[in-house]
Amino acid sequence: MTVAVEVNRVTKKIKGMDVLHDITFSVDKGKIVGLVGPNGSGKTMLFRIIAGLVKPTSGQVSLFGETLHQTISFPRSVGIILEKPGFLEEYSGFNNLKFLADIQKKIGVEQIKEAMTQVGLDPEDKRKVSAYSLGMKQKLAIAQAIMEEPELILLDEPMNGLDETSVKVVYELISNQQSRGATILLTSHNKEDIETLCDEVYKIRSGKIERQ
Ligand SMILES: Nc1ncnc2c1ncn2[C@@H]1O[C@H](COP(=O)(O)OP(=O)(O)OP(=O)(O)O)[C@@H](O)[C@H]1O
Repeated sequence: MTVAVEVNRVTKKIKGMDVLHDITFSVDKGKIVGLVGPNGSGKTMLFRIIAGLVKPTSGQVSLFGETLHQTISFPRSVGIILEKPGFLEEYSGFNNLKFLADIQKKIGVEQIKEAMTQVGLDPEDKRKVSAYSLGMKQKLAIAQAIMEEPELILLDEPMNGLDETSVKVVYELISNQQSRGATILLTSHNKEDIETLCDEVYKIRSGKIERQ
């Protein structure tokens, strides 16, 4: 079994406080792992660290055997949504994704359109993102996280703002990503999301982790 994510004794201190304290856990390739815990417990910070966006104060994160900030500076293949998706408000949803896809140049127009269609957005919709509803922005964020078919997908509250039908669509989409071999970490305050989707669940409380 390949280990996709290995978090080894990670501590993050901010202004003298342990936001994360001695976190150790690992995720096998192809699993969906849920992180639950109260507001402010450190879930988003852990995602930022796993994505290579924030350096831990101590400890290491390895992704598919490569250690962040040592062997690699950034994860090779990661899709991420964090709590507040940042898009260019004056551009259409499609143009936002095109702009991001052009950075890596891994995918073309067809794959962008496919990702948008999968989440239930119309790639031909010319409206600016500023005219999108909260749920539409969330769908765009999910499309962006999956469009390049990354090996690792980090979804922080992916169902935020989604109606019941859209939640079911996203459940299926996440399962499909697992079926193609992706490893997925997700946070949710909704029990049903966790129970439906996750193979394993960890709880973060006051910066400490425990297996559920
Ligand atoms: N840049 C920062 N400066 C100071 N404190 C921070 C910073 N970023 C996060 N924190 C603190 O770290 C703690 C963990 O925050 P985090 O956003 O990871 O929580 P969370 O588990 O994702 O919460 P939620 O369920 O509300 O999304 C909080 O106490 C927060 O105030």
